[in-house]
Parts: sequence; structure tokens; C-alpha cells
Amino acid sequence: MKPILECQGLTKKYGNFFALSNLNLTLERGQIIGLLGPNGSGKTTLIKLANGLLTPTDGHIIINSMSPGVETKKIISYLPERSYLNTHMRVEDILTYYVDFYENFNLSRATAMLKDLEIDTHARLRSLSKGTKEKVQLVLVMSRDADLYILDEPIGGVDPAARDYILQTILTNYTENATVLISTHLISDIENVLDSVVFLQYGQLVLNATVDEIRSQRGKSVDALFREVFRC
Ligand SMILES: Nc1ncnc2c1ncn2[C@@H]1O[C@H](COP(=O)(O)OP(=O)(O)OP(=O)(O)O)[C@@H](O)[C@H]1O
Repeated sequence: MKPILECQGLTKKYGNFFALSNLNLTLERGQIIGLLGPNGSGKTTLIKLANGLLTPTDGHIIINSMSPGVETKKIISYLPERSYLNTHMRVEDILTYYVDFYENFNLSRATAMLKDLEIDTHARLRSLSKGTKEKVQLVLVMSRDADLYILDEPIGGVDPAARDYILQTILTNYTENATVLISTHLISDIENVLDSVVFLQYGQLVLNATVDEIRSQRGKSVDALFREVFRC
């Protein structure tokens, strides 16, 4: 099966600054991958390139054998770092909007998850707490039957107990053979659901390894390895 995402010599400059530099990376299907790195290492830049929101300065990024564009947006479900939803809307109206907008939106899955999370679908988004808004957005994104889910800092505002539910239920209840790419600093919370990790630093690839390899060969958790590699 073709990889879901491939980068070859991917470079992105902002002016003279290299946010990503000659990145070569392949993401296989059916995996949950952590995109990890210190602040400013290029995670969001890579995510925006994958979603066609930025264009490469050099090199290529290919999604399911296509350049980012209209066709790849159909198969990527993307949670950006900042909300794009109209906060005046009620949750139930946003659901209707998603049903209209995305052919691959699974309303029954979304409704079941919102019920489990005890989120009132009559509520307007602006009346919900920060963490609850994040849950709603994550439910919306994970309820599409996508090939690639890209989540940029998905659970920063969610309390630790709800994080467990979200990680166990939402992130594992998605389309079979789909890939989930998660950028986060909450490594210890998330590492148990990850299959592999990609470490970025100064826009370059520092490590691309499975979580099992890190644990068995280095005898460390991903969180411990991250702290060691990126010690200030
Ligand atoms: N529009 C822009 N113009 C100029 N520089 C930018 C722009 N966007 C990002 N950068 C710079 O590019 C580098 C990579 O930024 P990016 O947002 O990709 O990092 P990140 O790994 O997602 O960081 P964080 O963990 O803090 O979210 C940073 O040094 C940032 O200041």
C-alpha cells in the first residue's frame, strides 16, 4: 500500500529563516504517530504544508500520491492549532453543517461521543469552557471517515481525566487503516496510544522510531527520551 504521506527534501523558508530544512519522511498507514519537538522546531509548519496552507520553498510533500489540494482535503481531517468555528453556533448546528459539508462525516459516531462526554448539543460554542470546546472540535475532526487525521495540539485545555477518555475512545475509534498524526507537548499523556514518534529540531528530523524500539532498545519512555534529547 502507498504511504499516506511522503516528504522529500521538504524545505520551508520564512524570509531567510529555515523553518523546515531538507526533510525526508514517510508515514505509513494504520498508525498513530506523535509529531514532537521543542517550540519553534517546525511542527506546525509541516502540518500546514500537508494541508496545503503553505507551499514548500523546495522539495515535495505528497499525500496519498497527490500534491496537497482539493483532493487531499477530502481525505485529511485536520484540527488546526486555532479554532475556525463560529462560536455563535450551537453544537447541533455545527453537526448539521459538518453533515452538509463533508461527505465522509459520520453523524452517529459524533453524536455518541458527544453524549459520552456529556456535552449539551443545544449549547452555543461560546458558552462552553475552553476544554469542552476542544472536545467538540476533536469529536468533529475524528468523526470524519478520513485517511489521515492531523491534530495540532489537540488536548492542551482538556482536564487529565477527560484526556484519558479522549485518548482511549476518540483516538482509537477511527477508520481502520487511517493514520493519525498528533503534534503535542503532552508526551507522557499520549505516548501509550502512539505507535511511533517523529522528533523535529531546528526544522530537521532528529528521530523517527517506533515507541516499542524506544522502550526496548533504549529502555526509556518517549517522554524521558524527549527530555534527554532536548535538554535546555
Ligand atoms: N509566518 C511566519 N513568519 C516567520 N516565521 C515564522 C512564521 N511561522 C512560523 N515561523 C517560525 O518558524 C519556526 C517554526 O515554527 P512552527 O510554528 O512550525 O513551530 P512549532 O514546532 O509548531 O512550535 P510550537 O511547539 O511552539 O507550536 C519558528 O521559529 C517560528 O517563529
